[in-house]
Amino acid sequence: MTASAALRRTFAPRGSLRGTVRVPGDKSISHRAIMFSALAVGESRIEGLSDGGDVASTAAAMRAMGARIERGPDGAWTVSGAGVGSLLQPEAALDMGNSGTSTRLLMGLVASHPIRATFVGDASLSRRPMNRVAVPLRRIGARIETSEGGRLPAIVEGIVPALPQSHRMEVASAQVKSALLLAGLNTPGVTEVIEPAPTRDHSERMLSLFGAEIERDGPAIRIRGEAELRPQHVIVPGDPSAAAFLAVAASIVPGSDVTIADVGINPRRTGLYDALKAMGADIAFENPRELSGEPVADLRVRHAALRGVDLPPEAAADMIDEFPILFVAAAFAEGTTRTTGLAELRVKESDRLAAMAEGLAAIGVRVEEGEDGLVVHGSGGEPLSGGGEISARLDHRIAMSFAIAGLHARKAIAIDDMSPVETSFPAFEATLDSLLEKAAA
Ligand SMILES: O=C(O)C1=C[C@@H](OP(=O)(O)O)[C@@H](O)[C@H](O)C1
Ligand SMILES: C=C(OP(=O)(O)O)C(=O)O
Repeated sequence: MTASAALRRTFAPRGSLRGTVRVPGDKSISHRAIMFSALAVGESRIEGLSDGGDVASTAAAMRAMGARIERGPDGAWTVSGAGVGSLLQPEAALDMGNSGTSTRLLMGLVASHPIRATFVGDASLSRRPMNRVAVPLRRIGARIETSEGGRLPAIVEGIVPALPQSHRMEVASAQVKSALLLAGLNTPGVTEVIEPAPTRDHSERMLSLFGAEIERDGPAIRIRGEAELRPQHVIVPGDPSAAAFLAVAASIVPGSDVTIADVGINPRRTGLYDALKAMGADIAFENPRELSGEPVADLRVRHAALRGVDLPPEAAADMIDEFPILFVAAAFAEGTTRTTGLAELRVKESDRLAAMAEGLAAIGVRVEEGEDGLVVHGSGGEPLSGGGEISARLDHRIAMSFAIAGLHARKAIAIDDMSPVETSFPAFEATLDSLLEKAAA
């Protein structure tokens, strides 16, 4: 993938945030909507698909393996597939860009089809561990060659497995779980995956919507293979991981009152909101309802005084992508926030513990970096001293987190490169602008 030019930006206070906005469609659900539609026989319609680069990587890969995927004039997508087992061998390497979810889920899918695919990614993705999927997928009979240390580029040569497996996962990871369930889709018999701790269940919910036989039994999930998926009309809820940045912005900037409409509130995704509420945030889930098998609500967030909390390691899975912005909220709280059990944050788009510790220190926050967590001492609601230059490290969530910190700082915060934000929330700055302009009007 060709790296886009760095986009240096500065963020400074512009008053309070007010009004109602929407965020992009949930990224996790969007990946799955494209994949499962492409594996159903016939035409599915997807509304509210994420417009970020990560989901575009999934769509490009599924097209390269035979699916027809088109965006209509109304913004909805139509996806036509030829069924589980029908994937074609891609002619060129599959470029996964910056997206771990695309890579790991598609490695699982290719592993149980008689095709060969090469997976490549950008500099960030090429540093991330792939053995967590390569090792169990070799057990089903796939040949997988990774680069040194279990990294990309990787070649997956799949087969239709003869027998189903029971997989006991070593890391609590929805990507690993989903990769193994996807491999199970084209395996005769019942594949079982046992989770060490519950992780986001979007694959299970959506596979069931598409007509697969899938059930949960305690920590085990079982899927019957040789599944026939039926095309669906999927409505993707707004992404709670994108809404998180706006929710924290509204919580820390005095005078703010923001509503984020149509946000997914799957309990495996709302850990940040629970943590913020425990810190004293004013957050209401209004008008709760269900869309395509996923719970949704409008989130109303008003400024409130925050206090530090101790977050137990069990809290991690339900807010795994939200720690960068949680640390920003902690920087404005009264008192200290302590976190542990976050070793997984070191293998995301960047080492998020190191990136946040370094960046927070550069803008005047007292922070201690431990092996698997941070301790953040808050300002008690006072603006941060700010200044400094933040390195986004090719990580959208680091870039957006420090942009929000800049909205309540004495000196503007500079971020060396906002371009990674395109992967998940292309309209991030425009959305912030609209909330700040409404407040100024
Ligand atoms: O399954 C998914 O869609 C995701 C799972 C999580 O990764 P892990 O499975 O590595 O925890 C999360 O960090 C990622 O953004 C999306
Ligand atoms: C970790 C993330 O995504 P992925 O693993 O798909 O790159 C993220 O979006 O924060």
